[in-house]
Amino acid sequence: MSEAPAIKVHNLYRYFGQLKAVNGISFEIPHGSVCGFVGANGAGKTTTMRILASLDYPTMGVAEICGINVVHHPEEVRRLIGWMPDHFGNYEHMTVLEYLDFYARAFGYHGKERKTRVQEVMEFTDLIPLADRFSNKLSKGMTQRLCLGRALLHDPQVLIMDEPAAGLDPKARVELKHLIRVLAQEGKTIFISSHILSELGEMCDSLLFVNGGRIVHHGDAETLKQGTDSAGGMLYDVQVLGDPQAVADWCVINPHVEFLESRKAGGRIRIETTDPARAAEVLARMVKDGVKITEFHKEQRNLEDAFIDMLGRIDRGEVALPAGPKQQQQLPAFTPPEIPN
Ligand SMILES: Nc1ncnc2c1ncn2[C@@H]1O[C@H](COP(=O)(O)OP(=O)(O)OP(=O)(O)O)[C@@H](O)[C@H]1O
Repeated sequence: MSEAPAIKVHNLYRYFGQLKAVNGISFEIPHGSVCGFVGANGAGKTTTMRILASLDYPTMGVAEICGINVVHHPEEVRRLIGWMPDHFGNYEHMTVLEYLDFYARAFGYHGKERKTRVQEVMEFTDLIPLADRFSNKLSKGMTQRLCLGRALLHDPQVLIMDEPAAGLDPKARVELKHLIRVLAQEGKTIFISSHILSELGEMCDSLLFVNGGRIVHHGDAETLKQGTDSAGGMLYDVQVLGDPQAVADWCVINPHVEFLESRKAGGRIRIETTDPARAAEVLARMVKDGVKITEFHKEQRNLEDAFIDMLGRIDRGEVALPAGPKQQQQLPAFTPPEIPN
């Protein structure tokens, strides 16, 4: 396995005229990890993914798959990646089996090996019962499984999936999530965009938030879900035996702890730190001072709230983003790819 990360993007820009679809993003995704790509409509996800899939050229910057530059060596990159676009066309009057067989030929498989490969992919994506169905007459969930099957035919190391769960019903989403988990367990690197943040949180090792063509956060879902507020404090729910007012009274005389609101059997407090050791100290002090605590737990936010909170912090200038370009970059001369004879 190569030393280079599975995916590396460095100072990547893609302008469409005046529109800065991708505006200087950098990130790395290690081998064997699942990374969720999150952002509002028009944030630049598809554009970034298309560049990584060697289907578009960056205005400036570097994009690499396993250390191979996508602009300079698109053919090599295509051997390494499986690409699942957000919309994909299939052919009329072609069955599922014919469709996969056609692509297996295109990937250079012959004879018995081709048959075996198509069979393996159909088994994995549960398409065997649909082998003789016309590929343009499938449900959305079946179509996505076919698209995934096509992307897996050449056993790629890296999978780039643009909104694979869009439009799927809950059952089809669960099935897709299961397939993604199995692929991740096999050691594939998966870069997946979605608007369904809660689902991404469950299956991704890291989440990459993009907004207005810029990366605004790259970290694990658990950290984001921890109840850390925008000013860097932690929120706790404290429940007590006896008079719930005891929590509020205790906070008044203790610095760095703020009482936020009463709850049925206690209250919600804010501790002015993100260090869990300080929370343990607060708990110990409360117990020592005779507050009869029955529950003391950190609030978890859902990922949607975390994302909205992040955008708010950016608007308020509380999060430092990497400096953008001083002036609009000029598009370099467009070099069309070579078409083999
Ligand atoms: N070929 C193009 N020509 C002009 N503008 C484009 C082109 N492709 C994308 N854009 C614009 O670039 C911006 C980023 O688009 P992109 O599709 O990358 O966003 P996205 O994050 O994938 O959005 P969505 O979640 O809606 O799919 C949008 O404003 C879009 O209109």
